[in-house]
Amino acid sequence: MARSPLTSMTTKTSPTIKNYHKGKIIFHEGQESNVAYMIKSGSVNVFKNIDNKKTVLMTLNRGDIFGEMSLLAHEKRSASAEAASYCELVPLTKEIMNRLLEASPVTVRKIVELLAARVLRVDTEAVTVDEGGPFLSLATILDLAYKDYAYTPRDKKREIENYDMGLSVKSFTETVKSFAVFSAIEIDSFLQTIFKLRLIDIKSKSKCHKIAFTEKYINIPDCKEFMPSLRRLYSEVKEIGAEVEYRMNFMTFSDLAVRTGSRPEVIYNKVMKEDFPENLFFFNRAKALKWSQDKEPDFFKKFKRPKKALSEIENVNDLIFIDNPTLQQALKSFDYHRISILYSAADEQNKAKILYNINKKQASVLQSEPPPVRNVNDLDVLECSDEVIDLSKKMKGL
Ligand SMILES: Nc1ncnc2c1ncn2[C@@H]1O[C@@H]2COP(=O)(O)O[C@H]2[C@H]1O
Repeated sequence: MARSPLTSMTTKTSPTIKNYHKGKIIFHEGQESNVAYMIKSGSVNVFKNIDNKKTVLMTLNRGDIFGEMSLLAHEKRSASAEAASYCELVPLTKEIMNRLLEASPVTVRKIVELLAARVLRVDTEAVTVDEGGPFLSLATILDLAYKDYAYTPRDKKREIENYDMGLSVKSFTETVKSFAVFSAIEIDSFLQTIFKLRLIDIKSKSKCHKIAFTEKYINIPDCKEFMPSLRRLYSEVKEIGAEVEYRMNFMTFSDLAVRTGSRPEVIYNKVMKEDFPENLFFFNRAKALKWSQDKEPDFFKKFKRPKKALSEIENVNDLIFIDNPTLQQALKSFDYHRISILYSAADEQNKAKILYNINKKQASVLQSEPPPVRNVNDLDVLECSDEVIDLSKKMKGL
């Protein structure tokens, strides 16, 4: 979702801010449009009436933009919007949008990402209906990512490492992970399959001679025909689909947690502690479920952490091993924003530990307005946890 880099520019140049009370309609699907909006405060539901039932497509919050699709595509409103709570909206006229797009490559990128994500959602939903499943979802993402790569402006190409080699598999994998819940092995399996079908080329480049580490790059020889060919192949040669779906039958941590009545962090910890057999590492769906059925119900409810020494701790869920006075001292230099980053990535035990070691006011805000859950690999989380761990170690003379 496009976020606040626009804030300063729009508040300077936009017409008056519009207010809507909860439940008020902002616009209806099918209406003509001449304005998009950025949410200054509150939240907005984008919805469609499907079979006479209101279906909310997405709830948008402060900093999000909506109503841009019809404006950019010169179409009618693709969905309706209503205030999900009292909200203040900054109208973005066509003129402002154009000025923003010209002035800020970052904004252009954000809006393209936002459009891609929305188109993708719609496409994925359509795909689910005709049973394309994960295979066609991944193909759609690759199609979008490759077009984004292929249409990179000339001056930007120079900034992309090895641009001429093709779309980096690493960057594609990161894009997919940010959109959807596919694991690296599923993505790899998908790429191998379409490579064998000669729908893509994969080039390799050794990054470092000493370490056998190879960067791979995707090239789609016929970009226009890529999706139509895939769809044709998928429906005509059912065996290919069947094989792909079979190979993609993996579960994520969250999936397995739901199926076993556990929590993702417990599953994660069990894997790390090697409570899981290695051959289930990527959770082949059938095998993992069969294996989990033999376990005592309690097995998935708790995880006993082996105690770690201060010198061994390494991530946000190791904060539990730092003694309270040290952690309290270390967190004193953290502002609320960084504490909330740590808190959002911590598991329950570590959340309690953080709350105990920050001031009461911060703790009560964190509890009453919990920040959105973050991925433990999130760079911000890594940065913050590294800092608090380093500070704690320094205080202990390590
Ligand atoms: N699937 C979707 N997910 C999230 N937002 C959407 C989706 N479809 C449409 N929108 C937003 O809802 C708006 C409806 O009006 P527009 O078509 O102008 O622009 C649209 C987008 O901003």
